Amino acid sequence: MNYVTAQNTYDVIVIGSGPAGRRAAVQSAKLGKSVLVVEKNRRVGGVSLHTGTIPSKTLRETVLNLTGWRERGFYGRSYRVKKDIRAVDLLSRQHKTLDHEVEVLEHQFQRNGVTTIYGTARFVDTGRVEVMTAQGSIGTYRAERFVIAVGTRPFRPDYVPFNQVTVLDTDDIIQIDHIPRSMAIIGAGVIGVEYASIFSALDVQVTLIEPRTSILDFVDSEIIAEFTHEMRDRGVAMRLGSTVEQITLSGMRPIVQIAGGRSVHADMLLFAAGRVGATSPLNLEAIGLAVDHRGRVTVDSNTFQTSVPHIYAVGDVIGFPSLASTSMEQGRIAACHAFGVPPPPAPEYFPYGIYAVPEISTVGMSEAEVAGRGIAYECGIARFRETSRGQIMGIQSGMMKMIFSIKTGRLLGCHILGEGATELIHIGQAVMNLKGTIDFFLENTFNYPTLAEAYKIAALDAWNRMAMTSRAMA
Ligand SMILES: Cc1cc2nc3c(=O)[nH]c(=O)nc-3n(C[C@H](O)[C@H](O)[C@H](O)COP(=O)(O)OP(=O)(O)OC[C@H]3O[C@@H](n4cnc5c(N)ncnc54)[C@H](O)[C@@H]3O)c2cc1C
Ligand SMILES: NC(=O)c1ccc[n+]([C@@H]2O[C@H](COP(=O)([O-])OP(=O)(O)OC[C@H]3O[C@@H](n4cnc5c(N)ncnc54)[C@H](O)[C@@H]3O)[C@@H](O)[C@H]2O)c1
Repeated sequence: MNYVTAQNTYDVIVIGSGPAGRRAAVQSAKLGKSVLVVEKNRRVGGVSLHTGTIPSKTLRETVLNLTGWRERGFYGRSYRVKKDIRAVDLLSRQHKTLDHEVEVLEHQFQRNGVTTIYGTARFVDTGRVEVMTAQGSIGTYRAERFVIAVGTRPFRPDYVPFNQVTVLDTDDIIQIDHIPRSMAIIGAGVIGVEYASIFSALDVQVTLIEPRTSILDFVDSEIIAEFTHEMRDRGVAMRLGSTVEQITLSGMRPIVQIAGGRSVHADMLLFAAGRVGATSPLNLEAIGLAVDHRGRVTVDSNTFQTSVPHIYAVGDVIGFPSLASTSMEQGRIAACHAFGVPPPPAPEYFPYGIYAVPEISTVGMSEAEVAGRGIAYECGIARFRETSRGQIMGIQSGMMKMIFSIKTGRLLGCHILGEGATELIHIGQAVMNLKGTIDFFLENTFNYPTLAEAYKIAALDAWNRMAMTSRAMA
């Protein structure tokens, strides 16, 4: 066995180079600290870059472009840019995007003097980690502080006959070598819903199977009702309240047996029932840290310290919200705290973007939450087809819903379904975090023609209703 003989003492060791580890490392380096990043994969970037966020969003964009999805409002449902779309067409854009992103990240580490080693880290004690490379060499590294940013891996229970060809987990799916004619997806969380809608846009016959009777419960139910309607309208079979009893293979074809007697036969099965913290190789027992049933670590939600104060944990390994965006912020906050620099307080509301087809994005409270808190409120709705930009783009669906406090006029929640939702949401987010009111939307002039005009339309709708309410109460 070879032993690595490079510098072995650092101010901080960051385990994992996904969004959380990357930000923790760069922030520490900006504070003048010596930083070692340990990465188990061959390349830096994490799940976000290699199997999660970026590949799935690149796939989505490629599908929308090649299918001509965005133009179908004008040219009809049968319109296609490329008639015969193959897996290779989907993958070529992925490789280019990923290579570019890895290069940017490597350069960022280099510029900031962050050292990277490739290997799997495990704690020896609260001051040392041992790193084993793919070739089997082992090195021991010391630091005053550690940041655990190891992320997650797909949940792969024993009863699923994964074979990486017709039965896949959510890391395998971005490597498919053919596009199936039919696909069963188990789990209607964010990943399941995104892939269901993306493959359905490719004309794959999709069946989405979910044990709960509703989906994406953290999003306003009116938006989800509209989204579900659109999915069903274009032929996605949504089997909600369906518990999977057994998964078998007939040759290579998966068969999903659902409790109650129904079964789903498909060319391909995607198992998307959540993810588990990648903590098992870390030997956390050696430092006295426990994990929950899904391998996640508990932290102080303000500082991201674990129960061992100089060891932090950030990103997906600590659980909700498990977003690349929030993971980056957590990494930065942890690094600042570790080196005594007070980070600005995290904003009250962060947006959630679901890159389904169509997109969903949400910030702040849902109508059910507002009602549950007993706040007097009014909603305003705008349909994208009411905007001139929507007409120009041939958009037939898409909506925005804003919720305002009647007493203060404050924007409490903003929920968008449709083209550009994940970009548009930031206007609502800014107003909300700056404690803005309905007046902002009523008084300001928006570019025309834009989809952002929907903000004006929705605010006017809410204002009209508020006026009616106050007249009724007078
Ligand atoms: C299909 C999919 C789509 C997604 N889409 C979005 C999206 O659109 N928007 C969004 O905000 N979020 C999205 N996410 C979530 C996002 O990818 C995660 O929130 C983000 O990657 C978490 O970052 P992280 O740094 O915590 O962990 P990761 O990105 O998982 O990185 C962890 C890194 O640690 C390394 N590692 C693990 N164990 C060790 C060890 N023992 N030693 C050394 N290295 C180790 C891993 O190899 C990995 O590189 C998506 C996730 C998936 C799966
Ligand atoms: N656009 C985005 O921001 C984005 C996109 C994808 C993923 N992510 C993140 O990645 C994380 C993982 O996403 P996910 O969709 O895999 O997980 P999830 O936990 O959100 O959803 C898993 C779904 O599978 C169902 N399920 C659980 N166990 C099951 C079982 N045994 N059989 C059948 N169904 C079962 C659950 O009811 C749930 O609906 C999420 O926390 C999410 O935040 C974010």
